[in-house]
Amino acid sequence: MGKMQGPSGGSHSSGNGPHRVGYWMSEKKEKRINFAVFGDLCRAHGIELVKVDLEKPMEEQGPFQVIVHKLTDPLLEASQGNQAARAIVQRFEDFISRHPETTLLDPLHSIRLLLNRCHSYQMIQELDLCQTDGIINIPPFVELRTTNRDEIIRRLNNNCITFPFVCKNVVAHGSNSHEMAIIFNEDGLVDVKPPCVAQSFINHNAILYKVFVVGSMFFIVERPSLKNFSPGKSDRKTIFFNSHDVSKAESTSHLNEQEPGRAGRLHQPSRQVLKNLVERLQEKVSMALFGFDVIMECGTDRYNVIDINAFPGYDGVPDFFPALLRHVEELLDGGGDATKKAAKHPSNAVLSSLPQTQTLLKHPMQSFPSKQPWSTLMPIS
Ligand SMILES: Nc1ncnc2c1ncn2[C@@H]1O[C@H](COP(=O)(O)OP(=O)(O)OP(=O)(O)O)[C@@H](O)[C@H]1O
Ligand SMILES: O=P(O)(O)O[C@H]1[C@H](OP(=O)(O)O)[C@@H](OP(=O)(O)O)[C@@H](O)[C@@H](O)[C@@H]1OP(=O)(O)O
Ligand SMILES: [Mg+2]
Ligand SMILES: [Mg+2]
Repeated sequence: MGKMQGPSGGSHSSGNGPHRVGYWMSEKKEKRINFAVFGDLCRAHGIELVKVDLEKPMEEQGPFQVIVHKLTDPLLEASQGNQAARAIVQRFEDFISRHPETTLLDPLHSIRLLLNRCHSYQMIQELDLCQTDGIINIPPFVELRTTNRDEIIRRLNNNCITFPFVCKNVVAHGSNSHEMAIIFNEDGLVDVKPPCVAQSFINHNAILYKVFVVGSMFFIVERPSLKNFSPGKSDRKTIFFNSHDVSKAESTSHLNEQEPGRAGRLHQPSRQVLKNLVERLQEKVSMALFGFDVIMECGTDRYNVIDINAFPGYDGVPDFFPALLRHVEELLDGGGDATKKAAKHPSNAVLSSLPQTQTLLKHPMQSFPSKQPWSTLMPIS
């Protein structure tokens, strides 16, 4: 594995010049996670980080040993028939097939597995985690492709979906995918906007655990979440919400406020159980950069997985960039096999062993954990 060195050391310079790592993500994301800091860190380690221009031939821009990307939007648009997006995706695919020495973080076929919420839930269900871990669960869900009330009721009943349920766009990524509704009774079925997924609402005392994976490392970050609702049908009106208003670190929506006497932590998730889940998921999706959301169900010992995201925000992970660099260096040193290795042997790497450089301490993410009482960072050890 490549040795981690301080900002002045470059462990990856070679006779042929520095290693080149390409990247692409939207400008919005690039700014939000302050990716320029990662560029500085790479440079300090003898790695040149270059933004890929999606409009230009890839050959002109290479060579790349690794490409880090979030191409969820072009992949989605391409799947919906957008010709420009198709051309972009095709360019990437052609480049990778002509350059098998380039590792794509992550492979496009893996990302495609996570674009549709139903497919993601099915995939996790197929891991048959119930047998191995007993307590990992996907709340009952069903895809709805109709506005016909009788047909909706039939599908809900056949799939054991109970009121209240959350209605989510079937598309899992992109700005339109985060608008949701909580439906409490049959009258609320007019608010079903197909194609969507209906998923039984699970009471969890308004606490969500985000598990963020970076190669062979993972982190658990506590976040606010939706408050409890009385189980079963009620005469409440449908509640519409945007997921980014309720489960970001800084969320303070009225939907996060538990009734007095009901607030408080349930049993905390076990690191070992989540580690097993990370291993199983990584084996299945062959990805290095992904995250998933877990809620602990009131009154049971069940862990409910409600969401899985490609290249999430990693907000609350103070050492994300050193961890990403470490993974990239493993790929550079291991001939592109490190993601597979990570999938087989997720280590219990403790991030505090990574160097804390001056540059990293300036990263805005560093200030996050101290701002919010619930954002305890729990590196798995
Ligand atoms: N089945 C459920 N039971 C209870 N609460 C839920 C359920 N599903 C989702 N939620 C709540 O709704 C929020 C948004 O759901 P979800 O994570 O599926 O959306 P998302 O838009 O994909 O989120 P992200 O921003 O993490 O990608 C969750 O953070 C949680 O608070
Ligand atoms: O920044 P991006 O555009 O990638 O937004 C992602 C967002 O990160 P943010 O923290 O930057 O908002 C993620 O939040 P966390 O799970 O990490 O909380 C999650 O919502 C992804 O589903 C989003 O990806 P999208 O669905 O939009 O593709
Ligand atoms: Mg989520
Ligand atoms: Mg999501």
